[in-house]
Amino acid sequence: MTAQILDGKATAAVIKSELADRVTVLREQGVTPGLGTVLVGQDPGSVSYVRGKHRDCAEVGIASIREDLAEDATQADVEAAIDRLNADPACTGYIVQLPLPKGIDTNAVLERIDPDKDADGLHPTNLGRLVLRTAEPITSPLPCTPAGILELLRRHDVDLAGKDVVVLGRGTTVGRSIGLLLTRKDVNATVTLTHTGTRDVVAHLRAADVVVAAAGVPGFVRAEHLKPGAVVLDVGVSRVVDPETGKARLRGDVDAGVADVASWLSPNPGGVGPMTRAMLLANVVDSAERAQADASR
Ligand SMILES: Nc1nc2c(c(=O)[nH]1)N[C@@H](CN(C=O)c1ccc(C(=O)N[C@@H](CCC(=O)O)C(=O)O)cc1)CN2
Repeated sequence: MTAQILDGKATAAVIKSELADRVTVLREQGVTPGLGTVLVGQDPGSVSYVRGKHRDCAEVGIASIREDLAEDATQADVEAAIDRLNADPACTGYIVQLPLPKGIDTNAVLERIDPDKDADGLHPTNLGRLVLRTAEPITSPLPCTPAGILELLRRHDVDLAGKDVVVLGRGTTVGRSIGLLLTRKDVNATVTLTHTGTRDVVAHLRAADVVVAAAGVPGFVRAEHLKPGAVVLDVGVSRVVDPETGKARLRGDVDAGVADVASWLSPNPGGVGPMTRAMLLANVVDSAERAQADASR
């Protein structure tokens, strides 16, 4: 078996073009959505992700606002940047790039974001809405990577109803929230969240219909761990040094051999990453449309 590709790059391009049309309508109504970013320090990965977010904004007509802070920024500096974005009418939604440097209290920062401007869907109010609404439509922002995974599967007609999904990793941006989305009544998957304290991860993998690999361990998921025909989403990203060239390169959680046993596989790069970016834009456009609808009531 050779897995079919869950093409995040192509799917994100389609979504971006749909969003560009919606932004045109908003602009005709006098509303320009604006994405703000808070970047603390110069971690090369974070710098590049934030740059990508602003490039995406330009592509679809969303305005950009940047708060770039030094590596030695204090908690008060970060919170002041948040307060500026909360108060700025040009900023309709914003994100704080994670991870934050050591010494910054991430939860306190996330909780200070105005929930109506939370473009990452990581404010406790928005995560709480996801907890409470099992069947009702969700009109608040969803965490971008979980929403991107769901959208990627939907747009490739991969049905999750009744499927056993195993998630590797309990991080803030993926593992802790994806189960809330996949167990909603309109998806109806069964989700097991595994982590570094799980006794036998491989036993869980062997039973899974769908694997969401977000552990950040390069090549962790191998063909022999999987049920033939499993659907595999490679989310984890690690920087590894290539012993031949001595150069650092990005590597996902999924070994290349998995393509021989999986029915569907998201490549990394080119799978979930571009969908994460597209869902961020979707959150910004959704919230600008909601604000516009409220204003014209
Ligand atoms: N505030 C947030 N911080 C972080 C998030 C997040 O959703 N919100 N997720 C990740 C980083 N991230 C976005 O911020 C992100 C990671 C990867 C990609 C992506 O498109 N990757 C490409 C490959 C990139 C490359 O080659 O350098 C791909 O997968 O094709 C986009 C966004 C942690 N922090």
